[in-house]
Amino acid sequence: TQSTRPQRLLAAVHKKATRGNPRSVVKAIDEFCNQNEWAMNVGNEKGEILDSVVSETNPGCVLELGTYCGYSTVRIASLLPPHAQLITLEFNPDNAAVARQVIAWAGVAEKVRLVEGESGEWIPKMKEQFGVKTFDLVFLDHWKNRYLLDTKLMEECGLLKKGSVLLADNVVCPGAPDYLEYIRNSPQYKSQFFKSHLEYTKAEDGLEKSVFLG
Ligand SMILES: O=C(NC/C=C/[C@H]1O[C@@H](n2cnc(C(F)(F)F)c2)[C@H](O)[C@@H]1O)c1cc([N+](=O)[O-])cc(O)c1O
Ligand SMILES: [Mg+2]
Repeated sequence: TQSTRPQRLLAAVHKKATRGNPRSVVKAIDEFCNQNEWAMNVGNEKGEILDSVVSETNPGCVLELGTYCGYSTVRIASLLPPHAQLITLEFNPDNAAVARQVIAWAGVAEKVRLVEGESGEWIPKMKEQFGVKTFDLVFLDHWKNRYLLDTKLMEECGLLKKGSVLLADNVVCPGAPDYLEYIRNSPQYKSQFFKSHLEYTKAEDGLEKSVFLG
């Protein structure tokens, strides 16, 4: 039977990356996507911006919306301080199965909680199910037409506190216009655009960093 792209990406990780070395996993995926098959990982150029935001935020509790194959999950987890936790939501069980193995191979599994399901169901359960108080950092990289809905849901569920950082991928390509319009015009956020390029291409893209003002 035919393999899927995530399965071929995982095979490249097993073949090229060193078990327990998160940077080698990131490098193996980027090489696979540059040389073999494009895939919708945040990539290295935007990934370095993600790394800098994670490092400066020094978060104790992180939410990622959209695990996909676990590329950004591994980037974030490898930069977390001890005892910090990353909860990552993935809707597609096949993608989740690949991501679990990428995360395990990178050796960051103890910092990561991969939850299978949809944001509308799980965001309201974060406090009761995982003992989350608020998120210090949220990385939005799931369906672009859900960014705004889920941001409002996180506000309503009291999951953001003064200083919480939202970092959204793809605000240019494919774009999240309703999210951008809301977040840039809301008095409750201070936003900053980081111009970059769509992963593994020359197309324009960028990340939007927004700090919740409470
Ligand atoms: O569509 C893109 N990303 C969509 C990403 C979608 C991924 O997020 C999961 N998800 C859905 N809901 C949840 C949650 F969290 F709600 F449970 C998680 C989906 O199952 C999928 O694995 C995309 C597209 C391009 N591109 O160039 O077309 C480039 C990119 O960087 C992209 O991220
Ligand atoms: Mg993306």
